[in-house]
Amino acid sequence: MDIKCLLLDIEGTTTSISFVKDELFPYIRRKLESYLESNWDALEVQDDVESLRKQATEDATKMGGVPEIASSLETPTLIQSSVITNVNWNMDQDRKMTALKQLQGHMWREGYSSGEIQGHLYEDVEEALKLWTSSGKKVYIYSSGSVEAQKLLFQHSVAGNLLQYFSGHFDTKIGLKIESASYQEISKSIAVAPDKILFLTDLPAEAIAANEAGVQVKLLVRPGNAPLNEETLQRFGICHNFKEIQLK
Ligand SMILES: CSCCC(=O)C(=O)COP(=O)(O)O
Ligand SMILES: [Mg+2]
Repeated sequence: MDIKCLLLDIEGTTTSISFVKDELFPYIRRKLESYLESNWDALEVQDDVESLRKQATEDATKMGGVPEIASSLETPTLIQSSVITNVNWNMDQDRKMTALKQLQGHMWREGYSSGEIQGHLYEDVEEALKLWTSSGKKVYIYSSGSVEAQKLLFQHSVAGNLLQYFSGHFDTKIGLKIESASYQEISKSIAVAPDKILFLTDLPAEAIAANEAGVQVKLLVRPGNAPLNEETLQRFGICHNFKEIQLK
């Protein structure tokens, strides 16, 4: 494959889905109440709550059942309780919204630095990052997890701090991963033509969006990933690990 850079998804690609679902997300549910209580006056927390509030108000015009966040004029206890209901509801739907992902990234900071969480990476990831970067390829991350959450995962990973291998990080601030415009924006931002980018992901909807933007794609079949249907298998190449990826 003649490519200049790699664009990597995280969950289901570099990292197991079970790490995200069984460790990262439960951490948020477990700690949210005490995190809000202890950090309530921090500007970062107030910004996160405001972003969630705006998102909830916007969502309420488009769909039913979205738990709204109490007005900033209410008591902290009441607002915090509405934030907990809202965050749990959004996590139940596994929504990839920026406001939720920002808050999660801020909360995981403490979990990673205390050692309570360590970022999972498949065994082949570190070796591939070394090989690709030493042969002149640039490697970028594009994940629905916030840029801060991405950096924490690779900084505190089971293979140590791997941040040095990345030339940049993208999250949903550039657009959703299921929209082809996001890949065009990334291509512009890194000044690499779409057909010289190889995007690795586990999700067909992301593969289709990237492909529509002219980006090359391979789908990862990792343990625990959702099975791929025949149409997807016909359309995209698959690989089981990064060692199978041959680059020129
Ligand atoms: C890297 S942050 C933790 C994972 C996460 O919240 C997420 O949404 C991962 O989505 P991806 O786009 O990497 O599949
Ligand atoms: Mg993924």
